Amino acid sequence: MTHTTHTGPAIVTRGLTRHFTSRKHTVEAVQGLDLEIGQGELVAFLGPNGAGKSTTLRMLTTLIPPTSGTATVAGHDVVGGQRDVRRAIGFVGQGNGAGHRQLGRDELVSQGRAHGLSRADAQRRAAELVEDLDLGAVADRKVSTLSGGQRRRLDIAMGLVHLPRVLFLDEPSTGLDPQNRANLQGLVQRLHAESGSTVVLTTHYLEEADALAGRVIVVDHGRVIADDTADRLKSGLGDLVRLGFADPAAAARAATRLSRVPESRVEAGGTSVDLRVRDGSAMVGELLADLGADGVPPTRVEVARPTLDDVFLDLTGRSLRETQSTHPSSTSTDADALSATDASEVAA
Ligand SMILES: Nc1ncnc2c1ncn2[C@@H]1O[C@H](COP(=O)(O)OP(=O)(O)OP(=O)(O)O)[C@@H](O)[C@H]1O
Repeated sequence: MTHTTHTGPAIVTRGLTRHFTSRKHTVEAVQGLDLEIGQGELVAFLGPNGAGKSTTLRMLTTLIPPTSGTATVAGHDVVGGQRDVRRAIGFVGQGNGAGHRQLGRDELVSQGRAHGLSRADAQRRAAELVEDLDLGAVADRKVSTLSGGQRRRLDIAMGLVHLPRVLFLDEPSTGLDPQNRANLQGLVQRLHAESGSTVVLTTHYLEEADALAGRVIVVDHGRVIADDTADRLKSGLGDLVRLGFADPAAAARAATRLSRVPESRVEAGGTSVDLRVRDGSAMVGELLADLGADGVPPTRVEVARPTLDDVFLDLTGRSLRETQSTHPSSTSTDADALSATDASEVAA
Protein backbone atom coordinates (compact mmCIF):
# COMPACT_ATOMS: atom_id res chain seq x y z
CA MET A 1 0.00 0.00 0.00
CA THR A 2 1.55 3.30 -1.02
CA HIS A 3 0.70 6.71 0.35
CA THR A 4 1.91 9.95 -1.15
CA THR A 5 4.43 11.37 1.29
CA HIS A 6 3.09 14.23 3.29
CA THR A 7 5.56 16.26 5.31
CA GLY A 8 3.32 18.83 7.05
CA PRO A 9 1.38 18.36 10.29
CA ALA A 10 -0.75 15.22 10.55
CA ILE A 11 -3.86 17.24 11.44
CA VAL A 12 -4.73 20.90 11.03
CA THR A 13 -8.10 22.40 11.96
CA ARG A 14 -9.17 25.99 11.49
CA GLY A 15 -12.37 27.21 13.09
CA LEU A 16 -13.71 23.65 12.98
CA THR A 17 -17.33 23.78 14.09
CA ARG A 18 -20.22 21.34 14.26
CA HIS A 19 -23.78 22.10 15.28
CA PHE A 20 -26.61 19.59 15.54
CA THR A 21 -30.02 21.10 14.93
CA SER A 22 -33.26 19.47 15.90
CA ARG A 23 -36.72 21.05 15.65
CA LYS A 24 -36.46 22.63 19.07
CA HIS A 25 -32.86 23.69 19.49
CA THR A 26 -29.27 23.67 18.29
CA VAL A 27 -26.44 21.88 20.09
CA GLU A 28 -23.10 23.58 19.49
CA ALA A 29 -21.11 20.35 19.87
CA VAL A 30 -17.78 21.70 18.58
CA GLN A 31 -17.07 25.41 18.49
CA GLY A 32 -14.24 26.82 16.39
CA LEU A 33 -11.39 24.37 16.99
CA ASP A 34 -7.92 25.60 15.90
CA LEU A 35 -5.44 22.77 16.24
CA GLU A 36 -2.20 21.53 14.78
CA ILE A 37 -1.06 17.98 15.54
CA GLY A 38 2.37 16.98 14.29
CA GLN A 39 3.25 13.68 12.65
CA GLY A 40 4.06 11.00 15.19
CA GLU A 41 2.37 12.69 18.16
CA LEU A 42 0.27 10.71 20.64
CA VAL A 43 -2.52 13.03 21.66
CA ALA A 44 -5.45 12.56 24.04
CA PHE A 45 -8.65 14.60 23.89
CA LEU A 46 -9.79 14.72 27.50
CA GLY A 47 -13.13 16.08 28.61
CA PRO A 48 -16.43 15.24 30.30
CA ASN A 49 -19.37 13.53 28.59
CA GLY A 50 -20.78 15.71 25.87
CA ALA A 51 -17.67 17.90 25.57
CA GLY A 52 -17.45 17.32 21.82
CA LYS A 53 -14.62 14.77 21.67
CA SER A 54 -16.41 12.16 19.55
CA THR A 55 -17.93 14.79 17.28
CA THR A 56 -14.43 16.14 16.61
CA LEU A 57 -13.17 12.65 15.79
CA ARG A 58 -16.16 11.97 13.57
CA MET A 59 -15.38 15.11 11.55
CA LEU A 60 -11.68 14.25 11.31
CA THR A 61 -12.52 10.73 10.14
CA THR A 62 -14.96 12.14 7.52
CA LEU A 63 -18.02 10.47 9.09
CA ILE A 64 -19.81 13.80 9.40
CA PRO A 65 -19.04 17.11 7.66
CA PRO A 66 -18.22 20.25 9.64
CA THR A 67 -20.91 22.92 9.90
CA SER A 68 -18.12 25.44 9.23
CA GLY A 69 -14.36 25.70 9.34
CA THR A 70 -11.83 23.33 7.79
CA ALA A 71 -9.72 20.34 8.71
CA THR A 72 -6.98 18.44 6.94
CA VAL A 73 -5.74 14.99 7.92
CA ALA A 74 -2.48 13.69 6.41
CA GLY A 75 -2.60 16.72 4.11
CA HIS A 76 -6.10 15.99 2.75
CA ASP A 77 -9.20 18.06 3.32
CA VAL A 78 -11.85 16.11 5.25
CA VAL A 79 -14.56 17.29 2.86
CA GLY A 80 -12.88 17.68 -0.54
CA GLY A 81 -10.38 14.84 -0.03
CA GLN A 82 -12.62 12.43 1.83
CA ARG A 83 -11.39 9.31 0.01
CA ASP A 84 -7.73 10.20 0.55
CA VAL A 85 -8.34 10.88 4.24
CA ARG A 86 -10.04 7.50 4.59
CA ARG A 87 -7.12 5.76 2.94
CA ALA A 88 -4.64 7.40 5.31
CA ILE A 89 -6.41 6.75 8.59
CA GLY A 90 -7.51 3.96 10.88
CA PHE A 91 -10.52 4.49 13.10
CA VAL A 92 -11.67 2.49 16.08
CA GLY A 93 -15.07 3.81 17.15
CA GLN A 94 -16.91 3.33 20.43
CA GLY A 95 -18.97 0.51 18.95
CA ASN A 96 -17.39 -2.73 17.86
CA GLY A 97 -16.25 -2.80 14.28
CA ALA A 98 -15.94 -6.55 13.91
CA GLY A 99 -18.91 -8.70 12.86
CA HIS A 100 -20.27 -11.01 15.53
CA ARG A 101 -20.50 -14.30 13.71
CA GLN A 102 -17.17 -14.15 11.92
CA LEU A 103 -13.93 -15.57 13.22
CA GLY A 104 -11.57 -12.82 14.41
CA ARG A 105 -8.84 -13.74 11.93
CA ASP A 106 -11.32 -13.80 9.00
CA GLU A 107 -12.51 -10.34 10.01
CA LEU A 108 -8.95 -9.07 9.79
CA VAL A 109 -8.39 -10.66 6.39
CA SER A 110 -11.67 -9.21 5.04
CA GLN A 111 -10.68 -5.82 6.36
CA GLY A 112 -7.31 -6.07 4.61
CA ARG A 113 -9.03 -7.09 1.36
CA ALA A 114 -11.38 -4.11 1.72
CA HIS A 115 -8.28 -1.92 1.87
CA GLY A 116 -6.99 -3.34 -1.41
CA LEU A 117 -4.50 -5.93 -0.11
CA SER A 118 -4.14 -9.19 -2.04
CA ARG A 119 -5.46 -12.28 -0.21
CA ALA A 120 -1.90 -13.40 0.58
CA ASP A 121 -0.91 -9.97 1.88
CA ALA A 122 -4.10 -9.68 3.92
CA GLN A 123 -3.44 -13.09 5.49
CA ARG A 124 0.15 -12.15 6.28
CA ARG A 125 -0.93 -8.83 7.80
CA ALA A 126 -3.66 -10.56 9.84
CA ALA A 127 -1.06 -13.02 11.19
CA GLU A 128 1.24 -10.11 12.17
CA LEU A 129 -1.56 -8.32 13.99
CA VAL A 130 -2.70 -11.48 15.79
CA GLU A 131 0.86 -11.83 17.04
CA ASP A 132 1.34 -8.12 17.88
CA LEU A 133 -1.96 -7.77 19.73
CA ASP A 134 -1.66 -11.07 21.53
CA LEU A 135 -4.77 -12.49 19.90
CA GLY A 136 -3.30 -15.94 19.13
CA ALA A 137 -5.50 -17.80 21.58
CA VAL A 138 -8.74 -16.24 20.34
CA ALA A 139 -8.22 -15.32 16.68
CA ASP A 140 -9.89 -18.49 15.48
CA ARG A 141 -12.98 -18.06 17.64
CA LYS A 142 -16.19 -16.29 16.70
CA VAL A 143 -16.06 -12.60 17.56
CA SER A 144 -19.27 -12.91 19.61
CA THR A 145 -17.51 -15.22 22.09
CA LEU A 146 -14.65 -12.81 22.91
CA SER A 147 -14.36 -10.91 26.18
CA GLY A 148 -14.52 -7.10 26.23
CA GLY A 149 -10.73 -6.78 26.38
CA GLN A 150 -10.15 -9.31 23.59
CA ARG A 151 -12.80 -7.65 21.50
CA ARG A 152 -11.24 -4.22 21.96
CA ARG A 153 -7.84 -5.58 20.91
CA LEU A 154 -9.44 -7.08 17.81
CA ASP A 155 -11.08 -3.71 17.06
CA ILE A 156 -7.69 -2.05 17.26
CA ALA A 157 -6.18 -4.70 14.99
CA MET A 158 -8.98 -3.90 12.50
CA GLY A 159 -8.00 -0.24 12.58
CA LEU A 160 -4.37 -1.12 11.93
CA VAL A 161 -4.67 -3.56 9.02
CA HIS A 162 -3.63 -1.05 6.36
CA LEU A 163 -0.77 0.57 8.37
CA PRO A 164 -2.56 3.90 8.77
CA ARG A 165 -0.53 7.06 9.15
CA VAL A 166 -3.05 8.49 11.58
CA LEU A 167 -4.92 6.24 14.01
CA PHE A 168 -8.04 7.52 15.77
CA LEU A 169 -9.28 5.69 18.85
CA ASP A 170 -12.59 6.81 20.34
CA GLU A 171 -12.58 5.92 24.05
CA PRO A 172 -10.54 2.76 23.50
CA SER A 173 -10.67 1.55 27.09
CA THR A 174 -14.23 2.43 28.10
CA GLY A 175 -15.93 -0.60 29.60
CA LEU A 176 -12.70 -2.47 30.32
CA ASP A 177 -11.64 -3.56 33.78
CA PRO A 178 -8.51 -1.87 35.21
CA GLN A 179 -6.24 -4.77 34.22
CA ASN A 180 -7.42 -4.80 30.60
CA ARG A 181 -7.29 -1.01 30.54
CA ALA A 182 -3.66 -1.06 31.63
CA ASN A 183 -2.87 -3.73 29.02
CA LEU A 184 -4.53 -1.69 26.31
CA GLN A 185 -2.66 1.46 27.29
CA GLY A 186 0.63 -0.45 27.11
CA LEU A 187 -0.37 -1.75 23.72
CA VAL A 188 -1.24 1.69 22.33
CA GLN A 189 2.10 3.05 23.56
CA ARG A 190 4.00 0.16 22.00
CA LEU A 191 2.17 0.46 18.67
CA HIS A 192 2.81 4.18 18.65
CA ALA A 193 6.51 3.76 19.43
CA GLU A 194 7.00 1.02 16.85
CA SER A 195 4.95 2.44 13.97
CA GLY A 196 5.71 6.14 14.35
CA SER A 197 2.07 6.78 13.36
CA THR A 198 0.17 9.71 14.77
CA VAL A 199 -2.32 8.49 17.37
CA VAL A 200 -5.29 10.55 18.50
CA LEU A 201 -7.56 9.15 21.18
CA THR A 202 -10.43 10.40 23.27
CA THR A 203 -10.85 9.55 26.90
CA HIS A 204 -12.52 10.68 30.06
CA TYR A 205 -10.11 8.68 32.18
CA LEU A 206 -7.76 11.23 33.71
CA GLU A 207 -5.15 8.61 34.52
CA GLU A 208 -5.22 7.35 30.95
CA ALA A 209 -4.56 10.78 29.45
CA ASP A 210 -1.87 11.36 32.05
CA ALA A 211 -0.03 8.09 31.57
CA LEU A 212 -0.41 7.63 27.87
CA ALA A 213 -0.38 10.81 25.88
CA GLY A 214 2.52 13.10 25.12
CA ARG A 215 0.00 15.89 24.72
CA VAL A 216 -3.36 16.42 26.39
CA ILE A 217 -6.00 18.59 24.76
CA VAL A 218 -8.66 19.38 27.36
CA VAL A 219 -12.07 20.12 25.84
CA ASP A 220 -15.21 21.42 27.46
CA HIS A 221 -18.44 22.62 25.84
CA GLY A 222 -16.94 22.15 22.39
CA ARG A 223 -13.88 24.31 22.99
CA VAL A 224 -10.22 23.66 23.77
CA ILE A 225 -9.56 24.97 27.26
CA ALA A 226 -6.00 23.68 27.66
CA ASP A 227 -3.44 22.06 25.40
CA ASP A 228 -0.03 20.95 26.67
CA THR A 229 1.87 18.01 28.13
CA ALA A 230 0.20 16.58 31.24
CA ASP A 231 3.28 17.52 33.28
CA ARG A 232 3.22 21.15 32.19
CA LEU A 233 -0.54 21.43 32.71
CA LYS A 234 -0.11 20.16 36.26
CA SER A 235 3.01 22.04 37.21
CA GLY A 236 1.41 25.27 35.95
CA LEU A 237 -1.10 24.81 38.73
CA GLY A 238 1.36 24.30 41.59
CA ASP A 239 1.29 21.84 44.49
CA LEU A 240 -1.47 21.87 47.07
CA VAL A 241 -0.21 22.30 50.64
CA ARG A 242 -3.13 21.55 53.00
CA LEU A 243 -2.58 22.64 56.60
CA GLY A 244 -4.76 21.89 59.62
CA PHE A 245 -4.83 24.06 62.78
CA ALA A 246 -6.00 23.72 66.37
CA ASP A 247 -8.88 26.19 65.91
CA PRO A 248 -10.35 28.59 63.30
CA ALA A 249 -8.59 31.62 64.83
CA ALA A 250 -5.19 29.98 64.38
CA ALA A 251 -6.16 29.03 60.80
CA ALA A 252 -7.15 32.64 60.05
CA ARG A 253 -3.85 33.98 61.42
CA ALA A 254 -1.90 31.41 59.44
CA ALA A 255 -3.85 32.30 56.28
CA THR A 256 -2.85 35.97 56.69
CA ARG A 257 0.76 34.92 57.12
CA LEU A 258 0.66 32.56 54.13
CA SER A 259 -0.92 35.17 51.85
CA ARG A 260 2.51 36.83 51.80
CA VAL A 261 4.09 33.81 50.05
CA PRO A 262 4.93 35.04 46.53
CA GLU A 263 3.00 33.59 43.57
CA SER A 264 0.65 31.54 45.69
CA ARG A 265 -3.08 31.26 46.31
CA VAL A 266 -4.58 30.79 49.76
CA GLU A 267 -8.01 29.48 50.67
CA ALA A 268 -9.04 29.21 54.31
CA GLY A 269 -12.10 27.47 55.73
CA GLY A 270 -12.74 26.35 59.33
CA THR A 271 -9.56 24.92 60.77
CA SER A 272 -7.82 24.28 57.46
CA VAL A 273 -5.87 26.41 55.02
CA ASP A 274 -5.03 25.40 51.43
CA LEU A 275 -1.99 26.95 49.82
CA ARG A 276 -1.45 26.43 46.11
CA VAL A 277 2.19 27.10 45.25
CA ARG A 278 4.80 25.89 42.80
CA ASP A 279 7.21 23.40 44.39
CA GLY A 280 5.14 23.20 47.58
CA SER A 281 6.95 20.05 48.69
CA ALA A 282 10.32 21.84 48.52
CA MET A 283 9.17 24.82 50.58
CA VAL A 284 7.03 23.05 53.19
CA GLY A 285 9.85 22.89 55.79
CA GLU A 286 10.39 26.64 55.60
CA LEU A 287 6.64 27.31 55.81
CA LEU A 288 6.29 25.19 58.93
CA ALA A 289 9.20 26.95 60.59
CA ASP A 290 7.68 30.38 59.79
CA LEU A 291 4.24 29.41 61.11
CA GLY A 292 5.81 27.93 64.25
CA ALA A 293 7.74 31.17 64.82
CA ASP A 294 4.45 33.11 64.46
CA GLY A 295 2.83 30.95 67.15
CA VAL A 296 0.47 29.06 64.81
CA PRO A 297 2.13 25.71 64.19
CA PRO A 298 -0.07 23.45 62.03
CA THR A 299 -1.41 20.27 63.58
CA ARG A 300 -1.61 18.50 60.22
CA VAL A 301 0.26 18.91 56.91
CA GLU A 302 -0.39 17.28 53.54
CA VAL A 303 1.33 18.06 50.27
CA ALA A 304 -0.37 16.85 47.10
CA ARG A 305 0.92 17.01 43.54
CA PRO A 306 -1.86 18.29 41.27
CA THR A 307 -3.80 15.87 39.07
CA LEU A 308 -5.35 16.58 35.71
CA ASP A 309 -8.66 16.77 37.59
CA ASP A 310 -7.25 19.70 39.57
CA VAL A 311 -6.32 21.31 36.25
CA PHE A 312 -9.88 20.83 34.98
CA LEU A 313 -11.32 22.13 38.25
CA ASP A 314 -9.09 25.19 38.07
CA LEU A 315 -10.14 25.91 34.49
CA THR A 316 -13.86 25.28 34.80
CA GLY A 317 -14.78 25.33 38.48
CA ARG A 318 -16.06 21.73 38.04
CA SER A 319 -14.42 18.44 38.81
CA LEU A 320 -14.06 16.12 35.85
CA ARG A 321 -14.69 13.18 38.19
CA GLU A 322 -17.96 14.74 39.36
CA THR A 323 -19.13 15.51 35.85
CA GLN A 324 -18.55 11.83 35.02
CA SER A 325 -20.58 10.54 37.92
CA THR A 326 -23.43 13.03 37.78
CA HIS A 327 -23.93 13.20 34.01
CA PRO A 328 -24.72 9.99 32.24
CA SER A 329 -23.24 9.84 28.76
CA SER A 330 -24.92 12.51 26.70
CA THR A 331 -23.79 11.01 23.44
CA SER A 332 -26.96 10.69 21.45
CA THR A 333 -28.39 7.38 20.39
CA ASP A 334 -27.88 8.60 16.88
CA ALA A 335 -24.13 8.85 17.45
CA ASP A 336 -24.07 5.49 19.22
CA ALA A 337 -25.96 3.79 16.51
CA LEU A 338 -23.68 5.23 13.89
CA SER A 339 -20.39 4.32 15.47
CA ALA A 340 -20.62 0.56 14.88
CA THR A 341 -21.34 0.91 11.20
CA ASP A 342 -19.04 3.89 10.88
CA ALA A 343 -15.98 1.90 11.86
CA SER A 344 -16.41 -0.41 8.93
CA GLU A 345 -17.66 2.39 6.71
CA VAL A 346 -14.42 4.32 7.14
CA ALA A 347 -12.37 1.23 6.86
CA ALA A 348 -14.08 0.16 3.65
N1 LIG B 1 -26.08 13.09 16.09
C1 LIG B 1 -26.31 13.97 17.05
N2 LIG B 1 -27.46 14.65 17.12
C2 LIG B 1 -27.70 15.58 18.08
N3 LIG B 1 -26.80 15.90 19.05
C3 LIG B 1 -25.63 15.26 19.03
C4 LIG B 1 -25.31 14.26 18.05
N4 LIG B 1 -24.06 13.79 18.30
C5 LIG B 1 -23.62 14.45 19.40
N5 LIG B 1 -24.55 15.33 19.83
C6 LIG B 1 -24.43 16.25 20.98
O1 LIG B 1 -23.22 16.99 20.83
C7 LIG B 1 -22.57 17.18 22.09
C8 LIG B 1 -21.17 16.60 22.02
O2 LIG B 1 -21.27 15.19 21.94
P1 LIG B 1 -19.99 14.25 21.79
O3 LIG B 1 -20.49 12.85 21.60
O4 LIG B 1 -19.10 14.79 20.75
O5 LIG B 1 -19.31 14.40 23.21
P2 LIG B 1 -18.15 13.55 23.87
O6 LIG B 1 -17.20 14.53 24.45
O7 LIG B 1 -17.58 12.60 22.88
O8 LIG B 1 -18.92 12.77 25.02
P3 LIG B 1 -18.75 11.25 25.55
O9 LIG B 1 -17.55 11.28 26.44
O10 LIG B 1 -20.02 11.05 26.30
O11 LIG B 1 -18.61 10.34 24.37
C9 LIG B 1 -23.47 16.49 23.11
O12 LIG B 1 -24.32 17.46 23.67
C10 LIG B 1 -24.27 15.49 22.29
O13 LIG B 1 -25.51 15.18 22.88
